[in-house]
Amino acid sequence: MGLIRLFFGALEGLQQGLAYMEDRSLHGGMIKGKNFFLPVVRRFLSPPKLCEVESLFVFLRSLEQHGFARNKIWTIDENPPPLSPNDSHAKSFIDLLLKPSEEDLKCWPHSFEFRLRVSLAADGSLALISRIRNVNGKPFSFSFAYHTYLSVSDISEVRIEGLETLDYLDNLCQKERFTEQGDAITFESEVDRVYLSTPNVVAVLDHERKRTYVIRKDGLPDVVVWNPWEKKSKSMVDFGDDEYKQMLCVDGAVIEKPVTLKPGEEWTGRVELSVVASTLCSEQFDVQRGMVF
Ligand SMILES: O=P(O)(O)OC[C@H]1O[C@H](O)[C@H](O)[C@@H](O)[C@@H]1O
Repeated sequence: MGLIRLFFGALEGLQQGLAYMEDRSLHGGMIKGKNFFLPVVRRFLSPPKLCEVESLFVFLRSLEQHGFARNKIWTIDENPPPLSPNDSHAKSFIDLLLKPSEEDLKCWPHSFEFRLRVSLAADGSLALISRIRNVNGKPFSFSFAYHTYLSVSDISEVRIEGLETLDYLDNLCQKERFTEQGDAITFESEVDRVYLSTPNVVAVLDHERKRTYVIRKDGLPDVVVWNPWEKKSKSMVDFGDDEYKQMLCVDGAVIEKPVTLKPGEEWTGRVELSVVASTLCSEQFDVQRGMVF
């Protein structure tokens, strides 16, 4: 756990107004009592409580569900490259690196470097920027998703805006393709879907708390929406029976069309999570225009 503590400890020292309150092994396939890895189930409190994020996982096809990246030990880059103009709002950041070990290469024989930059802005918004590079060797393909768990007051009071009328693959129906109706998405049973070709801004409105998560993304055309609901929650060993009521995963992802990198090429996928009062929401983003941050 030392690496993660150090990682968040560093951010905590730099970032005022945002406190990381506790480790959380609520869900996070990665924790699951095994050797941990990077991301990280964390509760972000800022008064008011912002969000609960289990970040990132990469799934590289033909491997364990959601791939191996989340189960590895990452290192901290002590001399990271500076912030780019795109990230100039960030106040503090840290870069984590994942490179394959000899053992990893036996399972997935591709030479890659994965750099995850986690940055925080003064207003508490959190950006996760992943860069995956084909260092050398043959082309390879992968799919990717951030596994962002949003803390909600009551799943029955939440709706997602920005995914209306889109096609999705339903993981509960053998990935069959359906088209979403015109209304915002609400929840009354288990949902496990991959929305395709989504806009770069999606909003999760929490009526009870009168606040909205604004998810801005780039390089991540798909969005996974997941809530296990009651029955599945009970069958998951690392998930409390009732925890489905206060969470919702809305994950920026690349799933339908995996990324292929030739030698020397690099891919970037970024997501920024921020919270605004619901009354401000419509002034903050425009789903139709699909802002890129
Ligand atoms: O328990 P995990 O391996 O973290 O996965 C939890 C869930 O993550 C995603 O959202 C998938 O779409 C689900 O099918 C999966 O059950």
